Amino acid sequence: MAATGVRLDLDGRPIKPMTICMIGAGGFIGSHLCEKVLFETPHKILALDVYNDKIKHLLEPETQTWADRIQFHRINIKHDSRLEGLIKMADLTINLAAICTPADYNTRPLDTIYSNFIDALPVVKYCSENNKRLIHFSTCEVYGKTIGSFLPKDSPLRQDPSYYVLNENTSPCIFGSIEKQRWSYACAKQLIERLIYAEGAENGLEFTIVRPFNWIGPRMDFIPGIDGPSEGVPRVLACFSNNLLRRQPLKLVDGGQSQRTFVYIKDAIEAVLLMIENSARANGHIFNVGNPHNEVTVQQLAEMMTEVYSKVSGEPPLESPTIDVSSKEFYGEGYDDSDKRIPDMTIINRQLGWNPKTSLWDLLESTLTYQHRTYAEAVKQAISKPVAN
Ligand SMILES: NC(=O)c1ccc[n+]([C@@H]2O[C@H](COP(=O)([O-])OP(=O)(O)OC[C@H]3O[C@@H](n4cnc5c(N)ncnc54)[C@H](O)[C@@H]3O)[C@@H](O)[C@H]2O)c1
Ligand SMILES: O=c1ccn([C@@H]2O[C@H](COP(=O)(O)OP(=O)(O)O[C@H]3OC[C@](O)(CO)[C@H]3O)[C@@H](O)[C@H]2O)c(=O)[nH]1
Repeated sequence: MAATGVRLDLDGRPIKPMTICMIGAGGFIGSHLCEKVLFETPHKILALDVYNDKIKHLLEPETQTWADRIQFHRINIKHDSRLEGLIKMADLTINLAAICTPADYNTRPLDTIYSNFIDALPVVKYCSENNKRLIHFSTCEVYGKTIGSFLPKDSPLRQDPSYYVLNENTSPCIFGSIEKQRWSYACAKQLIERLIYAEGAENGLEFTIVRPFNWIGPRMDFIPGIDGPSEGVPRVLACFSNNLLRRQPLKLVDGGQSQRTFVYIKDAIEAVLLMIENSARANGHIFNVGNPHNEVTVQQLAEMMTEVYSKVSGEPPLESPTIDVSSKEFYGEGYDDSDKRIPDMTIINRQLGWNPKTSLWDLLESTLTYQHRTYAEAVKQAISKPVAN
């Protein structure tokens, strides 16, 4: 399945096969990126992570044609002396490793800051010192809240895109107060972005920073009590999938009025591959990667997921499919939220010609089909087990 023949970049130049050191390769995005690289390119992957469950299918069948192009290294980058050697062996490092579930930001702020800033420091340093290219995964959360959210509710300026569309070069980063520990993640991500940018400016580090806007799809996070802790709180796609699988109402935090734009993981991975293979166009840039056309409130997302799940599972929706819950009850003290996230696509369009393709309905249909096939039976069994008293 690996690509044969000469692959050309966007400027018509042949793409040389490369070795990629992918840190966090065993996660949601990493697993899709590994598949893309192995199935469609001749590149090699040094896959680093503490877990490999989501890429087992790529590691186990040693007879597969790609088997000699992926090597898994079980490494915690917090403390492992092999890290520099692996970065040196590669042409490009992609750093995906992070704590990136909002339920952790206010309840485990130290782990969140260490993971997103301190632990990423050696990666940046080794890339810079060894003249290796770095693609670093940041987040759309660095924008925080929109300027428009501070206007009076009835202000006509709220309809003006310049008050809410998020642009890499012109939008400010607006976080809440320090006691709102939700922002520990965004702030750590912002500081590592600034450090990478400074390494580029002062020491010539070749870098690209990716700001994902709610990428969703199969293998995202976990279903509590099935392949993750019963009390764990994953991101919204997995929370709502869990509720649907268990036939429980979907919980709308503070009424579910926050807005998000969701992009299908497979569309977003196309953008990352363009960055990997077009270094001259991607180096020195920060890219928003999202789908501005897939905007919904969280309440609308819940309604759409309920309808799609009913279609793919054949089960009728609940009579009351959603329930309101306060953010304090759901996430605890110190939670806060981004009000609205629409990515400006000008820069990624100009540099890489990338556009997302998949509608929200279509991406939910394929994702919920996957969730149903993967989890419905296990959930049924878990529910039917007698509870020990
Ligand atoms: N999915 C999204 O929509 C989204 C949005 C914004 C930002 N991001 C960023 O993209 C990156 C990947 O996100 P994801 O959704 O795939 O998350 P994920 O949690 O599925 O993947 C992260 C991976 O990093 C690994 N990891 C964490 N700490 C590590 C360490 N110390 N050593 C080795 N491995 C470690 C984890 O085991 C996990 O497999 C993160 O940096 C995240 O902040 C993702
Ligand atoms: O059961 C639930 C779970 C969540 N919500 C609300 O949904 C909104 C989105 O939540 P989520 O996808 O968990 O996370 P965020 O979009 O807020 O943050 C992520 O964005 C990118 C990333 O950096 C990495 O993925 C991460 O920080 C939110 O408003 C929740 O309150 C709900 O109503 N019910």
